[in-house]
Amino acid sequence: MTEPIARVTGLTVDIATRRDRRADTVRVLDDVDLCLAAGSVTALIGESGCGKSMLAAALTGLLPPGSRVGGTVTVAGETLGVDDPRWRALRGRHIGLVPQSPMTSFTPVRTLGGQLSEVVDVLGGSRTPAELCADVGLPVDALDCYPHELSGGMAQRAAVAAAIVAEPAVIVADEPTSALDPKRAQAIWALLGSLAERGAAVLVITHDMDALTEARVCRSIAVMRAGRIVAEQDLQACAEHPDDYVAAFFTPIR
Ligand SMILES: Nc1ncnc2c1ncn2[C@@H]1O[C@H](COP(=O)(O)OP(=O)(O)OP(=O)(O)O)[C@@H](O)[C@H]1O
Repeated sequence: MTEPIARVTGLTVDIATRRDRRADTVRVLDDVDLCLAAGSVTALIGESGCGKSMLAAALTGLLPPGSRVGGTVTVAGETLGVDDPRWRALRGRHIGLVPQSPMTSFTPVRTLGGQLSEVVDVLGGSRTPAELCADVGLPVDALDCYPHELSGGMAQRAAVAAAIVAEPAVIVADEPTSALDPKRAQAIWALLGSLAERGAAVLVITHDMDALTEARVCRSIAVMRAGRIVAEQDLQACAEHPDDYVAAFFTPIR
């Protein structure tokens, strides 16, 4: 395997909560190891609440304030703590996040073009908003639209365009095909696959097993349960896994 450009090792995360009006903590990640290599797509799957978005947050320096973290998170050669100020310089430039709700990740009162221009300026991107649109298969007139005027598929593409402005080496996409029809879901998978072909390490969190299976772009699939990764293998091996929890994700419902 090529040298990973993002890696978590023995990652344990406890986040602060309040229960019965008393401060408490809940363990959301438990001894997680994951490596993301250049040029590959990894899928992260698992039941709701098992910790997938928390792992994405740990990889992008966005864990809730006050989280207690054990183990290490290394991105682009830097090992960073939870409140590490270096995250600001890494996010967008070395690691791009396609958030779970792309429609709400843009401000509603400005056009997509204005917002992409600002991201290009801030990150010093070399491509114009029009070139970014071409890159992700968005019609250029989408730049004149306000976020609420974009379809779900267009908003997903716009969120990918914003995430790749500075050509980050790592891209984390949190449920990028939720609420998309199968054709548009395949187009998003193809787009993420093409980013990996151009050298990025891509992590895709998904519940959309049909789209994942059809896309066939994942080198490996990491399966989470209760904050732990319980399997990480290719599609075929996961589907034939002896653990019913893992195999059930790949069993068609009859
Ligand atoms: N800000 C928060 N404060 C306290 N607990 C949280 C917070 N965010 C998430 N959690 C808890 O952390 C655990 C993991 O949540 P996470 O969002 O990572 O799950 P997930 O696997 O992404 O779920 P889904 O597939 O439903 O999006 C859950 O028990 C959740 O209730």
